[in-house]
Amino acid sequence: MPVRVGVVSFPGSLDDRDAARAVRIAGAESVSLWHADPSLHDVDAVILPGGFSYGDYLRCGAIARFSPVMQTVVAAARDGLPVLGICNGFQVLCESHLLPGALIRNDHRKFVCKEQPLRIENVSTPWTSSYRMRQDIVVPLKNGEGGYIADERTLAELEANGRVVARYLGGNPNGSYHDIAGICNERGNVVGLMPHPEHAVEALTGPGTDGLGFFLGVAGVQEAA
Ligand SMILES: NC(=O)CC[C@H](N)C(=O)O
Repeated sequence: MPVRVGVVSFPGSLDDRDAARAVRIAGAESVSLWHADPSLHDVDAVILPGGFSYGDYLRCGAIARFSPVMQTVVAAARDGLPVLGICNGFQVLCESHLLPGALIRNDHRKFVCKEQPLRIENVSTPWTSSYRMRQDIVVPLKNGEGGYIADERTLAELEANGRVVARYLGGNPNGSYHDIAGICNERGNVVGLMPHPEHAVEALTGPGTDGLGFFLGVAGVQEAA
């Protein structure tokens, strides 16, 4: 039986279909979850995709946090369900307090869209287990509010406990503290990532297939392509 990975669609989600496709390419089954339906339909893991949930009014992710599906996702994540928030999904996870800190406007105040080198620094989460420690990958980055901030104590705790999952390489694209591109919760089951691995899973469209590892990891496949 393939692993069942739920992909949530909020009004304004943009990358839910690409996330579902990446799940299928990795050999898992994708299950569509709807923001207004609190049921997770017995999935084994959940992805909160990129986009502009509820138009990203107020702050990115601030309204999505109160959606019916998020009430269940928060409870399940606290019980250990693997959850990956990509870009807007990362913003939703911070707003939901499943992850510490916040994402604010890029320091240069422009939307950024580029191929971004990253270093994977934690391979013990369900989402990163198919990567090698300190593996360098390239995946797209595209957002307006990608600056990761947190207080000094939180940053020290993230660093001391290996909770920085991915770090920007080759220059900081948005002013994120400590060049942080992704973090996980204490238990490691909840991962937030600002760049988009789901857009780098097929050689035909590229850029490369470095992003596939996030989906192979949760699908239970050990070796990244
Ligand atoms: N690609 C995205 O998910 C964008 C997230 C968010 N709307 C931002 O611009 O920061």
